[in-house]
Amino acid sequence: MPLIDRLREAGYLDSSSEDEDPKATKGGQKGESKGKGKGDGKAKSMADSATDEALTVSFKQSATSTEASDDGDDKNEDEGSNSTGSGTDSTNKDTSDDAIKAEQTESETKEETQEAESERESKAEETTGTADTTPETTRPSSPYSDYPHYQLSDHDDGYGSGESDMSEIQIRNHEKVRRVVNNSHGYFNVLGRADCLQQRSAGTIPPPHKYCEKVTVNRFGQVVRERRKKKSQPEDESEYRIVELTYPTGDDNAAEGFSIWGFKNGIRVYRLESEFLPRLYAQKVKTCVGFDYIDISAVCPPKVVTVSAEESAAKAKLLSVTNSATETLTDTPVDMFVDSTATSATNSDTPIDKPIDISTNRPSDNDASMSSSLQPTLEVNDTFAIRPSALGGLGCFALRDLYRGDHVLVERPLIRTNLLYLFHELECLSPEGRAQFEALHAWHPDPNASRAEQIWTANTFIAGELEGLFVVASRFNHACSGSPKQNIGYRYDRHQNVLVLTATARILAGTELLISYGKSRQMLQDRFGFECECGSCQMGGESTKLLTAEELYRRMWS
Ligand SMILES: C[S@@+](CC[C@H](N)C(=O)[O-])C[C@H]1O[C@@H](n2cnc3c(N)ncnc32)[C@H](O)[C@@H]1O
Repeated sequence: MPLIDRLREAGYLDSSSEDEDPKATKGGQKGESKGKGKGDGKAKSMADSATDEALTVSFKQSATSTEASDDGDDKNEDEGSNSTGSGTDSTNKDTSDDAIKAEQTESETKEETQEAESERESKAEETTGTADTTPETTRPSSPYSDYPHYQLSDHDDGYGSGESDMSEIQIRNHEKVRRVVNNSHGYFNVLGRADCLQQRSAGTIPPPHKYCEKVTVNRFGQVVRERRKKKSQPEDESEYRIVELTYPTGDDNAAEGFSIWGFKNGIRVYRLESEFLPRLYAQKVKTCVGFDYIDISAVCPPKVVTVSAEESAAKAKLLSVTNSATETLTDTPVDMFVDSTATSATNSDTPIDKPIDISTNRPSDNDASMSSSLQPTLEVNDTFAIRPSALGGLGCFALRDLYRGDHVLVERPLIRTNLLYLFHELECLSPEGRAQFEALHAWHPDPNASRAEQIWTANTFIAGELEGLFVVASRFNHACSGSPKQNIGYRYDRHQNVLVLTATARILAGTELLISYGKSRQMLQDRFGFECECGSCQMGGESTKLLTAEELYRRMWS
């Protein structure tokens, strides 16, 4: 039997519910135009694509646990939870008591049949042990991998493909729960169930209602209250909620978002799931909704923007950066590219006025000395390679002759924040991002500092009013400004949110590329734990007092 029919039979899809439940159809503000009329088709496409039994089972599992929830969102449910029978409107008693009863009986019978069937099915699932058979490898990565993970859809419609990437599954009208599979990962992660259990046992979360109630107007114009006993009451059922958000962005495509909230480690987590939502709106939601933590990893996965060759060529036409001999760093906005076209400049004083190209050649591909953990990091160019340095750890080395004004690296931050929000930001990182972070050099003047703080302190650059962690730029070692060894300058471009590293002198292939972290030997010692021996740095000056990363950096680069 096709999945769609099985879902319907089991009561997980209710075609009448959209009309009856204004809240549930609210998403139709947008979803209707996109999804209406395709609701069935979408479900069908799910059914069609559901060749894998595990998909069906895990969906059911999700639906079962979801539908059992009573999160208090539904006023109707709450109101009716204490009544003992159907609450027919008393003013119209004489006309249609019988009809109402008949309807109710019919509805209850139907409900019971569905419940019985569904129970049978879930028992069968338990017995056969299929409920958790979704192979781990097929599951998309998630920062919440410690929580149950339900794969709802295995078809990959890709990002932003309009209608096709949105599936709506309404799970029982009286539950008013909507599931929107609207991210490229196609996963649904139920948050915080274990924590909810804990909180409930601690008495901080009210127990779920045993009944829910649906209020409708029947064909005689009477208000009918249908009270239903909830199907099953698994203990961990209710403390998450799927909601939808609509943002008045003025841009239709960006105006919709879907999210889930729940608890994680006792913290209310609001997980935004729409790819359409920019980070800005996530922040707005955070402010408006007042949640403790907004998980935006599904919305804004940290990623490096790679410009395609065509895009690059088009941009190169529009954008040409001119660097004068005296001004090595330009204010011209830059894109995420690396300049690899400077091959024939004759000396460092030659003004550079050339189009910017992008190179996607990674030195790491050919460079055996490069740590394998670095290879997948970023779109590194053919200008330099990261290798072990005589100064300590790794460093960046010119792969070819460079000229003053050459852009060596343009990089977006993996994280841009301040210490206060560092840990939240870390939680938002993808596993790959987290691995990139963890691979960085770590040092902190306070031996009790966490590793995250050590990494943050040892690597961040000032990025506007915040600090930014740039995975590749972090590998550049230091030479004091004024020292002949310092050959790279940098600036943060706040418009593009990129750090731009530029050659400040003629650099021969093989030379280590060095930026200046500051000029005080004491500060370098306090802040980075190394003694600079360049000879150009100043001896005394800075206090040895432990400063925050922000304070330290402010002193260094303000
Ligand atoms: C931002 S990291 C630079 C990359 C680092 N070498 C690595 O392996 O990732 C800063 C650290 O590099 C080392 N370092 C950078 N410049 C140095 C220098 N001139 N002399 C000695 N150590 C240096 C210090 O350990 C410093 O804390």
